[in-house]
Amino acid sequence: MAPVAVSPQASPVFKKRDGQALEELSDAIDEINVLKDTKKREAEKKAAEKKEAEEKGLYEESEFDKEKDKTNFRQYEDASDRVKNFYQEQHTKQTVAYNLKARQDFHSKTRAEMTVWEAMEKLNTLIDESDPDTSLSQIEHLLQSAEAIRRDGKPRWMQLTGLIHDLGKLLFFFDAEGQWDVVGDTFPVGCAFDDKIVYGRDSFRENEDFGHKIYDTKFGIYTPGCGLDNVMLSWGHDEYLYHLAKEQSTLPDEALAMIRYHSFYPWHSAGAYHELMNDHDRDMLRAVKAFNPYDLYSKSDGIPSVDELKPYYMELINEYFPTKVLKW
Ligand SMILES: O[C@H]1[C@H](O)[C@@H](O)[C@H](O)[C@@H](O)[C@H]1O
Ligand SMILES: [Fe+2]
Repeated sequence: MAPVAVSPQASPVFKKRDGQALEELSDAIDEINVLKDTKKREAEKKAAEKKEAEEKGLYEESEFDKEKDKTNFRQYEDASDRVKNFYQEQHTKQTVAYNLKARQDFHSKTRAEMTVWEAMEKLNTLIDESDPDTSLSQIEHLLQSAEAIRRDGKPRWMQLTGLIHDLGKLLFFFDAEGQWDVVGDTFPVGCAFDDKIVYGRDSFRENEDFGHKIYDTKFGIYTPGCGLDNVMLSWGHDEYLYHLAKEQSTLPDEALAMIRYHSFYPWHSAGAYHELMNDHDRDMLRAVKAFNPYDLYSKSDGIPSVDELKPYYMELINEYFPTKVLKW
C-alpha cells in the first residue's frame, strides 16, 4: 500500500484505531440522527392521528342520547302560554330597525368585566321563558350540555363550547328590553320570515316588516350565496356571545359557529335559508348539527353538581380564554 501523508509521530496502529473510532462515532451519530428522525416522525404521526381522531369524534353521531325519546322535545303546539306569549312578542318586535339599533348599542360600550365562571353564576337566576323543555337554571343547563359532550369523548374545545354557549343570555341583565331580545330560536331579519320558524309565518303578522316590499321578499336585502356572515340574525344571546368569543377566546371556527347558530333551528334543523349559505357555512352547518343534540337532549339528564365539576371546567376555561377577566 502506498505510504500516506501522516505526521512522522503517528504510528500506523494508532491511526488505524483512530480511523475506526471515528467511523464508529460517526455511525453512532448517524444512528442517533435516524432515531431522532423516527421519533420526530412518530410524534408527528401521533399528533396527526390524535387530531384526526378528535375531528372524527366531532362529527360522529352522539351516543349519550341513544335511548331518549326525541319526540318529547320542542313540542311548541302543546307548550305553555309562557312559551306561546314569548314567541308572539319576539316575532312582533324583532324587526330590521330594532336589529340595526341593537348592534350599534352592542359595539358602543363594555357592559361589565368578569370571568367566565362569574358570568355563569350571574346567569344562574335566569329561567328562559322560550324553552318548553327545561325550567332548570342556566348554569345547570350549561353543565348538562358540557358533561354530555365530555361523556361522548368529544374534543375539549367542544366541551367548553357546551359550557358557555348560552352565556350570552347575560344580555338580559344589561340592555335588554325583555326576554324577546335575548332568548328563543333565531331567524334572519331583512328577508321573508320562513314558515319553518316556530309557529310559522303567520306569527309575524304584527311585525312591521311583514308584507314590506323588500324585507318580505325571498332574498330581501341579501343575495343568493352571500354567506351567513352577511346576514342579520335576530338579535339575542347567540350573536352577542359569538362576537365576544371571537375576540376574546382562542376557540376554533367550529366552536364560534356552534355559538352563533345554535338557536337557528329553521336553518340547522328545518333546512330553511340554505340559499343564503356559502361554502364555509356548509362546513359550519355540519359542526352546528353535531352540537345540537348536546344542547337539546341533555335537558332531560340528571342535575349536575356545580361544586364537583368546577375544578375541571375552570382549567378548560383558562385554556381557551387567556385573559381570564373578559369584557362583556
Ligand atoms: O338555543 C336555545 C334554543 O333556541 C331554544 O329553543 C330556546 O328556547 C333557548 O332560548 C335557546 O337558548
Ligand atoms: Fe341557547
